[in-house]
Amino acid sequence: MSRPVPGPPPSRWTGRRGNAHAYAADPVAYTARLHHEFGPVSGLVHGDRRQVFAFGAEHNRTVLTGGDVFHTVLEYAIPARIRQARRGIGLLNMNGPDHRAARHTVTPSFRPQAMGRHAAVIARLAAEEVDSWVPGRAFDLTASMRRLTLRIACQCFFGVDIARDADSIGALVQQMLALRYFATPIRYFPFDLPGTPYRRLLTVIRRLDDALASIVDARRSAGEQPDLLQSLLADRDEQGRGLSDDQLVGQLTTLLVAGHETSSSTLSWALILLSQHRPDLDEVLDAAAGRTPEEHAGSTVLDRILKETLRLLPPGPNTARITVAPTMLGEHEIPAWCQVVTSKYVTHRDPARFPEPLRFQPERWETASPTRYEYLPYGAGPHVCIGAAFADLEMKIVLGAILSRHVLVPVPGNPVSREVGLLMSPKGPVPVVAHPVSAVPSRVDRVEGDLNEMVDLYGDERWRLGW
Ligand code: HEM
Repeated sequence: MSRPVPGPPPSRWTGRRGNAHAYAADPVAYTARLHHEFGPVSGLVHGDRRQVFAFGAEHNRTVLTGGDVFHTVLEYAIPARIRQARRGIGLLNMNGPDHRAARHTVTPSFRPQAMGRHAAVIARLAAEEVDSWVPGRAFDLTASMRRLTLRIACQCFFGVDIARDADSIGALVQQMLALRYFATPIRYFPFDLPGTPYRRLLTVIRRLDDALASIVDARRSAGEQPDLLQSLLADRDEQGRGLSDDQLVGQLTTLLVAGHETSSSTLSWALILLSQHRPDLDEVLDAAAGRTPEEHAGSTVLDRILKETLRLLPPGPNTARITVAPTMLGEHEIPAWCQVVTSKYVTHRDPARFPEPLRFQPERWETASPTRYEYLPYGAGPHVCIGAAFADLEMKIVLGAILSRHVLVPVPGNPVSREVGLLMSPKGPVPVVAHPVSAVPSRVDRVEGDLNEMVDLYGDERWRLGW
């Protein structure tokens, strides 16, 4: 016997759309509120089974591993005209056998054995970025980390140095993430007219596709290089056909978006969190001093910092799927074509698994051993992050490169808050000043902003989205 799905009432004036709008405006706050008020399963609206939120490890397992029933949303949610405008689609837009086949092609480039050759490139590009900072002069941390991770991704995956174009390609990715496919004006006013967000999204998609197509063009005519793009170029199906340029561009766009914004946000958050936790910072400075990139990659201290950052501030706080057949979630019957949202943000704050869940405590990772559904910054199931080993290597080498030379301190008076679109990142700009490790300031100002809603930085009692 199915129980009705609990949830908040429809918005007073705008009904269900009002709730959808509130969710889109701040997915983290809305999701946390649903969890706090309605428990493990909640509707966007009371009794509504078109969009349901399922919290906790068991639901994560059901939804994320049940690929036959729970499909990725992107395949269905992208408006048809945007789909046609795009040259091709990537792994996150695919399901079933097509997804398995495409993933099979990409996987070898991401096996841990294939990672070793990237360490030197990552270290070189990180050193160049750090060299560009002038000690004592403020710069935007989020822009710097984005530029660096974008250059790393393009060099390691596609064999091209986009030093000159990093900012323009990065800006296109940012604009695409900001103008989400699901944003209300795009969903409800999908007309290609001057000045509309829909037109802006189409323009950004075309420009980004063109930028990537020119990379593919350049590489088709250049010699072979042992990288991801080469394995995609060489891929053949049973009839001996290779991927078309459009299919290649589709895969590359996903790899680029999934593969640089995630690590750049995590690096920015980690550096901000460290600036506010002096004992952890001192431990990292000790661990990083005078080490090689390979030693940074193997550092357990850096490992714990990143794990704790990804626990508190996962770049993908929510993961949605769409049911393609009726199913059950606990005691609730869920119809076909229901959007089911799982939340890492909520799961990672379970006090039974992570005591004092809102505190940044890297040392908890000396003993914590959550299951793969209790701690899942890289997801789980068929769409689990293909770049996890790469991201881990990249982030440790970059953090090591930075913290062996500088400590970054946020400039007072600039709130640190979240920006949540498809991904969650610090809302830019985040001005920081680099201090040489030999002259770390003895006192650092507290940061303001809604980071304080998500993390208990200073051990003070206050309402934090339900915790
Ligand atoms: C901090 C770094 C990263 C985090 C937290 C992260 C997180 C995730 C998560 C949660 C998913 C699953 C999404 C879903 O289930 O809908 C995912 C998928 C994916 N990630 Fe990552 N990611 C990171 C870095 C990277 C990097 C460096 C790459 C490099 C290419 C990458 C490429 C991908 C791709 C292609 C997918 C789609 C896989 C598929 O659909 O089969 N990610 N990532």
